[in-house]
Amino acid sequence: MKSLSGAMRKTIETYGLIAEGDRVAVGLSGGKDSMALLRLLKRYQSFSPFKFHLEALTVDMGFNNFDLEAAKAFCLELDVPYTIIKTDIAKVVFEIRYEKNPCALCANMRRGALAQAMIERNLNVLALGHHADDALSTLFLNMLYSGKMNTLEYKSYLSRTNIHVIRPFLDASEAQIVGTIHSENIPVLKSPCPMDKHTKREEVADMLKALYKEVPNSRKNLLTAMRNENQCNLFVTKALSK
Ligand SMILES: Nc1ncnc2c1ncn2[C@@H]1O[C@H](COP(=O)(O)OP(=O)(O)OP(=O)(O)O)[C@@H](O)[C@H]1O
Repeated sequence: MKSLSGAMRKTIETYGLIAEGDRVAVGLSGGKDSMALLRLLKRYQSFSPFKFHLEALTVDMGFNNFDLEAAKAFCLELDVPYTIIKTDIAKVVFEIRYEKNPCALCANMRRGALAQAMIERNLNVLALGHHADDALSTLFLNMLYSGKMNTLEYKSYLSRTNIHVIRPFLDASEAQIVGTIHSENIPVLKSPCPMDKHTKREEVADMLKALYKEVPNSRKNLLTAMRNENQCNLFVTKALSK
């Protein structure tokens, strides 16, 4: 199996995720994926074929028990500039709006806060820690709950803010990230969110894990299916009208 670092490098270079002169911000939640991404992007910066600037941004949602000391220390150790964006998103979501679907509003507000901070700091690329297992969960989440065949993209452009969102771990597995966290002793922060481990996304991820145990090679085949545009045969009604 390719190393996490090798998989990330191949994804960045195959899909042109970073270009010369880019000013890249890692969205640092403190979770395992974004902490590993920051470490590997910092290392990649030293041998990458193009020069780019790297920073880390954390949106502090305003939960009382969110301790960011380990993230601060990690950025200091890596010599990566670090900004914490203070917000009251938790209060808005849980105390003012009593949202039935708190994750959607929270993610929306978080994106807004990140974009604002990026504009202020003249950063043009936002790197997120999503991996291949997130892409599979997202695909099933969208199919099961929204009737859409849609998943995460390697690179997308937010025209209103002129920001490119990139996902350098999209060809890597969650297991590879967990392995790197352990082998490189990367700190991971505890999520302060009351929804942590209780989301629909987690439910779908658990369902997929059960399926992988039940059906041999199913994870590998689902990953192939997700990328296999030539073998995609859906009920496209436009074709019928010809
Ligand atoms: N509070 C935050 N501040 C900055 N970026 C964030 C924050 N929360 C999430 N992100 C970014 O969005 C990505 C996806 O978010 P998600 O909520 O799935 O991550 P997570 O499970 O909290 O943590 P991680 O993906 O880092 O393990 C993260 O990998 C990270 O890059």
